[in-house]
Amino acid sequence: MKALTLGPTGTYSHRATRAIAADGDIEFTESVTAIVEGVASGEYERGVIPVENSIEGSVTESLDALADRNVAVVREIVTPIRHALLAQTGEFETVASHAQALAQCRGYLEREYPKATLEAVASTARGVERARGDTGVAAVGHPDTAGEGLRVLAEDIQDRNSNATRFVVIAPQAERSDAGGKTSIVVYPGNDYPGLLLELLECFADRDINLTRIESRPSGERLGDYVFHMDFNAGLYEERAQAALEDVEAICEKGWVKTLGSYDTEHAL
Ligand SMILES: O=C(O)C(=O)Cc1ccccc1
Repeated sequence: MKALTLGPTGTYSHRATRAIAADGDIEFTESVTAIVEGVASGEYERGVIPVENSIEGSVTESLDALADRNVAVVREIVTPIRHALLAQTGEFETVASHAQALAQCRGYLEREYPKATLEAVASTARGVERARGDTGVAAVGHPDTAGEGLRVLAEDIQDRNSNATRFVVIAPQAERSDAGGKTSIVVYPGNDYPGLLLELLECFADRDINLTRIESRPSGERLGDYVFHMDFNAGLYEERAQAALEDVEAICEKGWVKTLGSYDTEHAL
C-alpha cells in the first residue's frame, strides 16, 4: 500500500506511518497539504498527517486541509514524542526544527540556549539535515536521526514528560467507513444565533455520545465565522451516531457537514 507522509526520512510522521506501511512503500513530501492532495487525487492509497499534540495543540494546516479537500479518515495513530537536541558540536547559534517541535521544547531552549535563534523548517528531519550540513545549527528531533556526524547533546527535552501526538491515516473518500469506535466530522453551520453551538453539542449529549474533541477554525469568509472539527466516541454503524449526525445536518442546513468517517485507534512507538 503506497503511503505519503511528511519527510524527509526520520520524521515522527514517518515513524507513525510504519504502523500501516512497509518502508519501501512510504514516500515523502514536505507539506501536510500536499499529503492530503496526493490522497484526494488518488495518486496515493494512504497518507499520514499529524493533527494534534498534547502540549502544543492543533496542527492547523492539517485541520484546514481536511476541511478543504475530500478524503476519508480510516485510522488514528497516537505516538509518544521524545525530542533530542542534535548538533555537530555544543557551539551553535541556531536551532532548526518543525514549529511544533520547537514549541514543545520552548522552555528548555529558553533556559539552556537563551541566545539561540529558532528556525522553523518543514519537519524535524529537515532540521536534522540542516544541522548535518552546518556546524552553527542544532536540530530538535528523534534521537535515532543523529546518524553519523551528529551528537545527541540532550535527550527528553520536551517541556512535559507526557508528550503525545495524534496522527490520522487518510484514504480516498470512497474508502470512508462506518466501522470503528470513533468518528470525525467537520461542520460549517453557515449561521449565527445564540445557542447554536449548544444545539450542536446537544446532538451528542442527548444520546450519551462522548465528544472527544471540538476545535474551531476560521472559515476564511470573515472574522467571527467558524468551521468546527468534532470527534466523538461512537461509530457511524451505530444508530445513535447516525441520529446525532442527522440532527447536526439539520442545524447546518445553511452550511455543510463533512463526514470524514469512523475508525479505530492504534498506539505506536
Ligand atoms: O516534523 C516531524 O517530525 C513531524 O512529523 C511533525 C511533528 C513535529 C513534532 C511532533 C510531532 C510531529
